[in-house]
Order: sequence, then structure tokens, then C-alpha cells
Amino acid sequence: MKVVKFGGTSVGSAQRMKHVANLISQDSTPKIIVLSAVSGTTNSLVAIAESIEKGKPEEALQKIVQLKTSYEVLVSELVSQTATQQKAQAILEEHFGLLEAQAKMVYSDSMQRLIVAQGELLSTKLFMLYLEEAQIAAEWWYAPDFMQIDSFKEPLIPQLRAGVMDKVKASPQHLFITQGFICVNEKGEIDNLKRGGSDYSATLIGAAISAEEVQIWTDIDGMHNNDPRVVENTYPIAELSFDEASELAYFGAKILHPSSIWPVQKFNVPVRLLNTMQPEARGTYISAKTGQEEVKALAAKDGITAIKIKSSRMILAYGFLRKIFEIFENYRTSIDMITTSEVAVSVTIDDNTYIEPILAELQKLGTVEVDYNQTIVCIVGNLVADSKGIVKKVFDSLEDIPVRMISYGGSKNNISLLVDVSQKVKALKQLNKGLFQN
Ligand SMILES: Nc1ncnc2c1ncn2[C@@H]1O[C@H](COP(=O)(O)OP(=O)(O)O)[C@@H](O)[C@H]1O
Ligand SMILES: N[C@@H](CC(=O)OP(=O)(O)O)C(=O)O
Repeated sequence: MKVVKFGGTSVGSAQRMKHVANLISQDSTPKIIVLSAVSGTTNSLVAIAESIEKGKPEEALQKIVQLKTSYEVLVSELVSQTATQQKAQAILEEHFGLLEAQAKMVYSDSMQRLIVAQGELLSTKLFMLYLEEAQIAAEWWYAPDFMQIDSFKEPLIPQLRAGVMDKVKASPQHLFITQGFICVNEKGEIDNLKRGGSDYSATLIGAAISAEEVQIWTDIDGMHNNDPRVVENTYPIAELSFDEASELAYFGAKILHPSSIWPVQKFNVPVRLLNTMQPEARGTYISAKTGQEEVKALAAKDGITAIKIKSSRMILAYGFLRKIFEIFENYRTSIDMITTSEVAVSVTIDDNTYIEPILAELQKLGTVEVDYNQTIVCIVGNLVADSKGIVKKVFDSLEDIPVRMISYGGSKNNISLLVDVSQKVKALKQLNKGLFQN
């Protein structure tokens, strides 16, 4: 069994959906197909929910009509037989009807999650109709039937394995179509795996059933050595270890959801990143294999807050770090980078939900300084002993860029630098030149 995920751009139009149908039906290997919402849909659904939250139902309804119109165009291009067109129309009525009903109700967080879940339900149902018309046999699965998260938002893998295996065993089909991103939470409400979560859905399913491999099809030919949106002349990396891919995903390489690697790493299921628009390109192969000692790629993660705590006792007493960590632990806020000196500790976090109470408690331990809008620039590769002078190249490349924190040696795969967000693009470009073009 392979688990094959197609992202929003891969199902972004009728033509692309037809292309995907062609790609998945070329051989008889059993496949679980995980689809995202049509590109742009989740953003529109988030905007609809925001209008309802702001108490502007008319604005929400206007946005719903606009989105529905774009789906009517998609349907008219996707299916041609009268019976299938009627079924498609019924699907639009069901899901846009639900949105319209929500717009007239009082906003809640669970309503927001229900609204954003409609994208993947629409894409998978419409895709099924095209398969029906193209006479490609497949079965549709409702992801919340098997994708569950607990009260800490962690996925329940044994339940996932049992749910998926039961469905496979009960079916004569070898193609199964399901939604990425959406799941059910501990209260039985529809929930999601956070933005970009369809990658995570696919790797969770692949890990849970020990799939042969997970394929993630997107609009680029694999993981590039730097962010192609801001740096020119980037290139795809043929192979990455799980550790390298995990660091890149966590530190901002948008092609992969930040949490998507741990499940496949734990269950040793390889992942291929492939380009829907260029299926013959070899893409990136991610596995347990560790490559040569070299820098593989750069990534950057925005929205970082740096917090410096200066001990009021001047010399760090033992137990000081524990007290600091306990505060972050109590607010379930994870720390990305940490540096210490004799008198101070600096940490970074990417989630400011509990920043106020965290700062209030830290202030009891010493003087606290906070810098918002920071970016972690991350250099990833097999950097075991740095026999190639990578650190020197990093410092030479950064020349005139003020660096707020540096972390090296925490993992053999990563050098992290903290810079102000305004320096991000410059840092990525200069490091690209210094590390890959000499
Ligand atoms: N290092 C990187 N390598 C490849 N793509 C990257 C990288 N960093 C950012 N990206 C961006 O990620 C995009 C693909 O991810 P995403 O938009 O989530 O795709 P999908 O909608 O298919 O899930 C690419 O178009 C590219 O602009
Ligand atoms: N549709 C969801 C989930 C997702 O993973 O999308 P994509 O695969 O297009 O990044 C989102 O936009 O967040």
C-alpha cells in the first residue's frame, strides 16, 4: 500500500484534478489518496469564519457566494454528464448550505473548525465524481472516522491503524480517496491538524499502516536547498535523511508540514516529494539513510519571539534553568533555541498564546527582555564534526548582518541563527552564496 498526497495546487483546477486521476490510475498498486482543499479555499474559509467572528454575517454571506461561484465553474469544467453534474450540484448545495447556515449563527471556535473542514470535503467529493465519470473505481473515506486527536492535539496512531486497516479489509477496491487536514477531537467535534496539515495526515496514515512509501505531490520538484520564493537559482535535493527533513520542515521549509516527519521516522516509512506538473522529475527521497558530511539546505521560520532572562543573583544559581523551563512547560509552550551565559539565559518560542503569563512569571526570576518579530535561519545537513569549516563560511557569509543568537551542536544536523525578520531575505541570500556557490 502507498499513501499518496496531493496538495492544493495539484487539485487547484478541473484540469489538474483530471491529471491527478490519470497519475493515480496508471498502475494497480493499492493506494490511499489524501487530498487537500482546492488551492485558496482554506484561506477563503478562514476569511468567512473571521467575518462571522466579527459579527458581520452579510460580509460572510458575500464571501460564501463568491467561493460557491468559483466551485460552479470548477464543476462545469470537471464533469460533463447530466447525472454527474446533478450530483455535483447537490454536493455544492450541501456544503455551501452548511456555510450559509453557520453565517447566521453565533460564532464559536468549533464553528470555525467546522467551516475550514469544508474545503477537503468538497475537493474529495468532487474528485470522486470525476473518477466515476472516468470509470476509475475508488472508495471515498471520511477522514474523521479514523483520524483522531486527543486533548493535547496529538494523533491517536493505534486507532488510526485499526480504522484504516478495517476499511481496507472490508473493501474490494484498491484506490481509496480521503481528506487531508481534517480529523475529530476528543469532544467528537470536527477539528484539523493545523494549516498545511494534509502532509501530516498522509505521513500519519503511512506510518500507522507501515505503508511501502508516502508520496507528497506538490507544485515543485522536491525539497530545494533554499527557499525558492525568496532566493534565485535554488535546486532540488535528491536525498535527505529523516533528521534533515525534519529540521527543514520544522524550521520553515513550507513544502512539508512541521510535524510531518516524526511519524514516518518512527515507523521507518520512506517519503518521496514529487512534482505533479513534472511527474518524471526524480524529486526528493527521504529515508533513514544518512548522507555525506555536507550542508544540504537552508530554511527560515518567522514569527519567533526571543526572551532574555537575566538572573537577579548575577551568577546563575543551580536550579535556575529548571525554574525557567518549568514556566514554559506549565504553559505548554516549546522552546526552539536556547543560549546561556554566566548571568543570562536566552530562549526563543514560536507560539505567543501564553506570552503574558509566561513573562509575568519569568519576571519573578530576574530582568526580562523581549524581542518580537525575529526569524530563525537554519542551516541543515550532516554537520557531524564540521571538518569542512562550515561555521567559518557561515560567519563570513553573514558579514554585516546582526545575529541575535546562535545555536550549534545541539543536533548534528543543524546550525540555527536568530536574526530580525527584516534581515531574513538578506541572510538567506548571503548564506546561499557563501555555502552553495563557492
Ligand atoms: N525549501 C523548499 N523547497 C521546496 N519548496 C519550498 C521550500 N521552501 C518553501 N517552499 C514552497 O513550498 C511550496 C509547496 O508547498 P505548499 O504550497 O504547501 O504545497 P501544496 O499546496 O502542494 O501542499 C512551493 O511552491 C515552494 O514555494
Ligand atoms: N487545506 C489546508 C491543508 C493543506 O495541507 O493544504 P496544502 O496541502 O495545500 O498545503 C490548508 O490550506 O492549510
